[in-house]
Amino acid sequence: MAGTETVIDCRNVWKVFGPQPGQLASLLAANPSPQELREAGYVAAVRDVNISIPRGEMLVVMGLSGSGKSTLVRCMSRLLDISAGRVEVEGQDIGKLSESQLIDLRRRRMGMVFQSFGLLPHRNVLDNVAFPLEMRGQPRAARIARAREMLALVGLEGREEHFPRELSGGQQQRVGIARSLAIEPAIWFLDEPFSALDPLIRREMQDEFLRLKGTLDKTIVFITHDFDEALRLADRIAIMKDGAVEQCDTPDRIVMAPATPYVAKFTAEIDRARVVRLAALAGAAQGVVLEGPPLPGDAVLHAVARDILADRRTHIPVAGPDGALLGQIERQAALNLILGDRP
Ligand SMILES: Nc1ncnc2c1ncn2[C@@H]1O[C@H](COP(=O)(O)OP(=O)(O)OP(=O)(O)O)[C@@H](O)[C@H]1O
Repeated sequence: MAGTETVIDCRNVWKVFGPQPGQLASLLAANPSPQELREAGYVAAVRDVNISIPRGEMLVVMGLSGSGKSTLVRCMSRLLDISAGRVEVEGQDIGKLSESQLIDLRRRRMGMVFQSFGLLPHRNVLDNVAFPLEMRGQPRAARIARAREMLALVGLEGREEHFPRELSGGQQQRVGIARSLAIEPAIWFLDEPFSALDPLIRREMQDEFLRLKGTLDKTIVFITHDFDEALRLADRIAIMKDGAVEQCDTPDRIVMAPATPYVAKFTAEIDRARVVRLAALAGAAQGVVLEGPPLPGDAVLHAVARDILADRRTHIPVAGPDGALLGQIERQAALNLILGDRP
C-alpha cells in the first residue's frame, strides 16, 4: 500500500540538452516555450516537473516517443544531472551527493532495468544475476542460490550456464529483470522492462510485478508505451508531453477526468468500463434510500456489467472491502459507460 512518506520528490525539475549549458539559468528564467528553446538550439527533455512519489507507490510514466520519460527517470537517480530544480530521494538532495555517496545510494537502495539490457557479455546468465550481490560482498554460495531463485522466477531455469549472446532479446530482458530483482531494491526504476517480451510472458511478468507490489514495500517508477500495461500496474500514471507532465493521477481519474485536451486525446480509445472502479464512480446517497446487497467498490465496471444489467434498482449501493457503504452509483450512468458513451 502506498504510504505518506515521500521517497522521491521532484521540484521544478528541468533537463535541457544544448550547446551552452552555462547559459541555461538565464534562458530558463524567462520560462521559454518548447519552440523558443528549440530556436535557441536547446531541447527541454524535462520541463518544470513536480512529482512526489510516496513509499510503496507504483508510478507509471507514459508519453509518446521523445516526450522525456527516460530523461525524467534518469534524473531521479542522477544518472543525468538536472539543469534546474531539485530531486530528493528519501529526504536527501541527490544533487548535493558526492560521487561515492551517489554510488552507495544506488547500490544500497536502487534497482534499475533499462531497455538495453546492460548484461555483462563475458559472464554467464547465473553470474550476471549474481553480480550485484557480489558487489555487495555477499558470499558466493548465497548469491548463487539467490540468482537461481530469481532466474526460476522469470522462467529461465536451465539457462544458467548460457552467455547473453546465446539468448533471445526477450530472454536477455528477463535476465536483466532477474538481476535487478536479486537485490530487492527499495526503489526500482524500470524503463520499458517488458518491451521485448511476447504477450504471454509479458502478462506473466506483469502478474509477478503485481504480486511483488502487494508483498514488498517497494517504490516503483515504470516507463511504458502500453496503456493497457499502465492501467494494469499503476497506482498513478504520469502522462508526459514535450518534457512536461500533463497529468499525474490515478488511472480512474486519467480516463474520467482528463486534465488537458492532450490527455483526453491520449486516452480516447480506452474502454473506460475496463478501467473505472465502482468506488471511483460512487457518489453520496443524497436522499436516495439504498437497499439490498451492494456491489464491490474495487471491481471495475466491466467485471460487474451483468450484475448491473440484471439489477432493477435505479441506484445501486457500493461497498468497500470491509463491507462499509461507500455510496451509490446511478444504474443508467453506469450502463452508459459500459456501452461506451462519452460525456
Ligand atoms: N543526450 C541527449 N542529447 C540531446 N538530446 C537528448 C539527449 N537525450 C535525450 N534527448 C532528447 O530529449 C527528448 C526526450 O528524450 P527521452 O529519451 O527522454 O524520451 P522518451 O520519452 O524516453 O522516448 P522513448 O519512448 O523513445 O524512449 C528527445 O527529444 C531527445 O531527442
